[in-house]
Amino acid sequence: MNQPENVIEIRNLSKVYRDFWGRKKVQALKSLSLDVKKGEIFGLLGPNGSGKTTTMKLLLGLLFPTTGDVSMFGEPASNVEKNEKIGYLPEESYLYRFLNADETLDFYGRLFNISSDERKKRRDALIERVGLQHARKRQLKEYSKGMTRRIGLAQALINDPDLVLLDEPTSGLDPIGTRDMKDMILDLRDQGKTVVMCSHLLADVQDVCDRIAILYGGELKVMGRVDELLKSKEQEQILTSTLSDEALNEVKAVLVKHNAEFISADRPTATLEDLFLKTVQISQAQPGKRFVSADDKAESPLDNEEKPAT
Ligand SMILES: Nc1ncnc2c1ncn2[C@@H]1O[C@H](COP(=O)(O)OP(=O)(O)OP(=O)(O)O)[C@@H](O)[C@H]1O
Repeated sequence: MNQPENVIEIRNLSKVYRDFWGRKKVQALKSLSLDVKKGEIFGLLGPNGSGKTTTMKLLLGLLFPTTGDVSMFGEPASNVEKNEKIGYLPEESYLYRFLNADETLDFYGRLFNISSDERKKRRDALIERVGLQHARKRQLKEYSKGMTRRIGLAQALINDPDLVLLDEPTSGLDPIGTRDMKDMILDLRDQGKTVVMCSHLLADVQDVCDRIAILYGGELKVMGRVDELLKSKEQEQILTSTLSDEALNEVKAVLVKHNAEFISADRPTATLEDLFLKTVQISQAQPGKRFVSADDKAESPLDNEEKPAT
């Protein structure tokens, strides 16, 4: 089977912020290498100050790397033409507060030189998709945080981008808004688009992301498929409809016959939050330790988990 092509390739990327005199202030990224494949939802995680926004800005060409290379769609990230294929939802909205939703999308559509008919078509479809039909004529200054996130996403999609960069897409949203946003992100993947998202809301990341990277102090600490990283490798989980005591006893007998130990009928699973916190804990205790492999078969920090006392 053909491997999906890489939309983003980051190689040995470092970024040093310097002060006015050119003196080194902060090393925000240290030799970061990662790929994002076409059609996947990739999550970039890490504690505050770990380098996520710096990575996003380097992808957008808003910053230049100190060393290393970023290529997107096979072109250097410094090539501004590639931005026509990218949609970006920043963490803070930079939209014009005195425009309404229709005017906002029309304005951004013009910036991309989209024809009048096509602008109208895309505007109507996006406003419906993000659920703002009822508020399309209201100025954005009257919008709630959730409505602002929705129009922000519509704006990021007006150029029908192949790659969508989302900074904290679900922050500040209520549970319904969060679910809608997650569904919209999953829809983007269904349409064949590639999504890279930064978020501190780990349950949301776990729900939608195919692969993740965890940064700590500007270094890549964990990378791999979410399901692989969180999966227990020593235990099996079988989900069934409710079993009678008799059926459960029969199942236990079958397990004994196959030299398997019956552990529990309702075993808890790890969460991405467990993985994240464990990564931070290990990164503090063992700065050189990494769990990164190119073939997605990385050992997970959770494999080091001490077994709970029984
Ligand atoms: N313009 C700048 N000048 C100097 N240092 C900066 C600048 N921007 C970011 N930094 C520093 O670089 C490091 C990485 O910051 P960055 O904003 O990329 O982290 P982050 O992971 O996005 O954090 P958060 O989760 O808080 O948004 C931090 O130590 C930050 O203080």
